[in-house]
Amino acid sequence: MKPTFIGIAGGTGSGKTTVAKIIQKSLGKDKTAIISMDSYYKDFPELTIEERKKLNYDHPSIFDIELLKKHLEDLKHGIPIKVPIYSFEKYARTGEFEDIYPKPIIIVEGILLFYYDEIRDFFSIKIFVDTDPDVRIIRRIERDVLERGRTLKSVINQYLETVRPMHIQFVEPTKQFADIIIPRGGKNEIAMDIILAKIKSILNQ
Ligand SMILES: Nc1ncnc2c1ncn2[C@@H]1O[C@H](COP(=O)(O)OP(=O)(O)O)[C@@H](O)[C@H]1O
Ligand SMILES: Nc1ccn([C@@H]2O[C@H](COP(=O)(O)O)[C@@H](O)[C@H]2O)c(=O)n1
Repeated sequence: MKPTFIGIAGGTGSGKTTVAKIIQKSLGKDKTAIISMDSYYKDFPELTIEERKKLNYDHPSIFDIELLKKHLEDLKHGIPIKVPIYSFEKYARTGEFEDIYPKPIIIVEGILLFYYDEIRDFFSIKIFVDTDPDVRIIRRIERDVLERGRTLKSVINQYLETVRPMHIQFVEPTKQFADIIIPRGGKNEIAMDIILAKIKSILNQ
């Protein structure tokens, strides 16, 4: 059985991971795998950490799209993949990997997932999680300070200098490629029920 790929895009803090986990919880881990685009940030071993901190992590060129494409091709053909584990604290790959095995449903989530033609074409269902920017920045501050080793000042500066302008220029326009736009994200129970019913019907075909 060829896997069905489901893409979840949307701004930072919109709730992409939450939506992916709700789908996985409903269908079970034996039927689903989740891949985060965050694992495909390019590595810059030639730069110091201070130099890496200054990079623009919201521009389409910062992702290793060739590796992501190869991994999706492999899963499509039933081949397990080794996903690099990324450290937001070190702004670099850790050198460790997570083994992901082919499953009937492969969920991929990331801010710029629908930006690249060659990646977009994998997805049978394209979901855009649409959450207001004020809510997203509040969530981002909380998460980056608690989980990603950032200071309040650094989150605010990064948001104003790169995250916000890149969102407007590159992320928001990819909403046009979505099949479904979920306002407010994973707590939108009606939207989640509709999406889950569609995925279950694909699984039962
Ligand atoms: N609908 C929601 N209501 C309240 N909090 C939410 C909701 N969706 C996500 N969150 C919280 O917001 C934060 C960011 O959500 P996450 O799913 O990681 O977003 P993303 O993957 O788009 O960056 C997390 O702490 C998560 O628990
Ligand atoms: N070293 C890095 C790499 C990425 N980011 C930020 O992560 C955001 C995307 O992740 P979400 O889970 O929020 O979708 C993106 O907006 C980057 O700015 C970072 O801060 N540092």
